[in-house]
Amino acid sequence: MKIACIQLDIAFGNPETNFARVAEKMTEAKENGADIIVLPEMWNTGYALTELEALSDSEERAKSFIADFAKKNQVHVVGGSVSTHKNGAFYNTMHIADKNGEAVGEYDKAHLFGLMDEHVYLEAGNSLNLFELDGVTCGGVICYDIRFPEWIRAHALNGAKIMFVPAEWPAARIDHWRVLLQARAIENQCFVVAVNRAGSDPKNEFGGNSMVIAPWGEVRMQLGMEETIGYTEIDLTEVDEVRGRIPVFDDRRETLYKKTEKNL
Ligand SMILES: NC(=O)CCC(=O)C(=O)O
Repeated sequence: MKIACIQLDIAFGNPETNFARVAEKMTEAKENGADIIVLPEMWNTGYALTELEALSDSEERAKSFIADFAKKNQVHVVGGSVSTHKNGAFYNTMHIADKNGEAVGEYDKAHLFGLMDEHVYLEAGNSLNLFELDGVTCGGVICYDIRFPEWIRAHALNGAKIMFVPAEWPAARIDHWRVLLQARAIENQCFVVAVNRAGSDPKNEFGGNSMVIAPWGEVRMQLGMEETIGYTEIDLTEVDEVRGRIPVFDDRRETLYKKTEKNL
């Protein structure tokens, strides 16, 4: 499986430019042999949160755009996330289409990031994000979600062998990004494919450093800060091999992990 990570420099508050640039970059990734294309977080608008009424995706444009591209090019697309307007609220939403153009997943970011005002403008989602690509169970979470190990664990316990993580993670905390992603891969014995954006917006400089990490924790791909596309091949048999080597999932003691008055 060849994975293409599109580390895009997102145009702030400019969906037209961003749709055109994503189309161009996905075409390049397909021409370079990608089986799965992964986009960053909020790629349609960036964090133009005060302009969501006018700019966010209210008619599933991104969902159709991703599915159409996937079908036409016979490639799976993990569509990062876009700002959406649905059911009377705004969300940070991931769309996933398989290579037949089927919409196989839709996820609203579950943990809203206060430092970037998400809690002021967005509603949180409440559901896991599990989907299948070529018969492989995958999971997808968004950016700040990686600070909640139990959330990624919930996906792994439900069979995820690859976790996709689109992000807009600032350069100021890029050390946290690298360490958290590597920990999530090691503790869940799964591949982590994390795609951050490049460039800056009025409030933040973003850190790039998109990464692909193997189930044993090795960093198989790591980009710099600039806009680019990174490619890696992954072999899913590594997941079972690592899970066999140290049987973390069998050794869990679920009953010990609940907070109780007595143990405080
Ligand atoms: N877009 C985000 O969720 C950013 C999360 C972040 O920067 C963090 O430190 O966590």
